[in-house]
Amino acid sequence: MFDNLKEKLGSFRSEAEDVADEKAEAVDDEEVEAVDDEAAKTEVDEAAIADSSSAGDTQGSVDATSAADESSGDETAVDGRDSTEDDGASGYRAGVTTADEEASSNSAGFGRKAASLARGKFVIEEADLKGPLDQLELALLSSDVEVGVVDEIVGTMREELVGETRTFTTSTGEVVEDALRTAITDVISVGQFDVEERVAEAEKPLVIVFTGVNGVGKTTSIAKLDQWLAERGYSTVMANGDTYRAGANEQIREHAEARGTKLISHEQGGDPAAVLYDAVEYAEANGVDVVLGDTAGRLHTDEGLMDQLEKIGRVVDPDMTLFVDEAVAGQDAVKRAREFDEAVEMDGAILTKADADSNGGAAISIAQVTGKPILFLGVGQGYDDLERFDPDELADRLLAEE
Ligand SMILES: Nc1nc2c(ncn2[C@@H]2O[C@H](COP(=O)(O)OP(=O)(O)OP(=O)(O)O)[C@@H](O)[C@H]2O)c(=O)[nH]1
Repeated sequence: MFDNLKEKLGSFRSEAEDVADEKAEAVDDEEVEAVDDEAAKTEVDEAAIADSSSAGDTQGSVDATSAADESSGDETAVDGRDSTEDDGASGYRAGVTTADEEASSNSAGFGRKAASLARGKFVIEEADLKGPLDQLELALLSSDVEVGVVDEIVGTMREELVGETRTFTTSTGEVVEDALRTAITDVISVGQFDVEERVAEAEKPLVIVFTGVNGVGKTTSIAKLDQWLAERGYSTVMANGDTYRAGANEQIREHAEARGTKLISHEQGGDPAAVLYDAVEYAEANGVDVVLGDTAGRLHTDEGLMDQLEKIGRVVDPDMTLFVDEAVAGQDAVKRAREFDEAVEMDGAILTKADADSNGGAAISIAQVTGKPILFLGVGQGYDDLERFDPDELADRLLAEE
């Protein structure tokens, strides 16, 4: 699932990490020089103290005592600066307070360690990242991510990485990974809600209507959701609101029988709103928790069919309208999601055939473009091939090292 995208994100990461590493090393070297200077200075000071103390004059002894006090009492003595002074180098000074580090305070090794691990502050300029960010932009576009969403992700990456970075002690690899995780999670988690909680809290029967174009997996998704709900203890009834297509009744009946779920259907050519109405009445009369209403596959431009959908809305006032489309349709799925949402407001989406999609563009784009979340991913033809869409999990998956 989404393998191409994952691979492209991996290439971007290594390029961006290389840039960050180069910058970090450059700053490291400056830090080492600065720390070495300080260390050399301290060495000279201490030598001077030792000299004056061995000279045996009273004043020299006093000086030596106060210097010794200072070096044991003031942990910042190694760089001779006030420990309370906050000039951005406090991380460095915190790093020199341990006994081990004090012991090696005269060595360049100490300086490098303190500077790179504790201070770890460097600046990446926009120009440094131009190459990697251009590469990221292309990678996302070629993975069918919608252009506005690409801008959003690249913009977040720029914000996270360019300029003076936060002081951190993690590796540059982690910094780039964190930025990418933030950028991706920001766009895919738009509008997310806990669908299980929503079902639990809803007044019953809860009516869910499924819309979308032909053949994308609406009916299969209804059967999958039927199972998902049953596993959580909810009773269901299916309703075939696709009175348009010949064979639609047989198709959904097969699923209903396989699932052992009651199906309400009318003759082909009947009024879909009437089918849904009957299903809601059945649910009310029989204490059924959820009505799952199929509808005919349609384009948002099919006026007659869109009117039907609007009538279903008026007659049964669904609690949830779910837009179903296939991940493999990429940008087309994103465009249709936007158009359907404008025509009949949807509450969320189910993205089917994610198992067959290596690009991931629709999965990344739909929430940001519509403001409505992807709630489930269809990941196969079996009834249990339905995954709750979890933005954090998807980001983890996309960023996982092989
Ligand atoms: N690989 C894979 N195939 C799926 C998935 N979901 C549905 N399918 C397959 O897609 C095909 C079409 O699914 P349907 O459920 O009939 O699609 P539909 O949208 O109801 O189609 P119409 O009723 O013609 O509008 C079937 O062969 C399903 O098995 C999925 O998540 N992964």
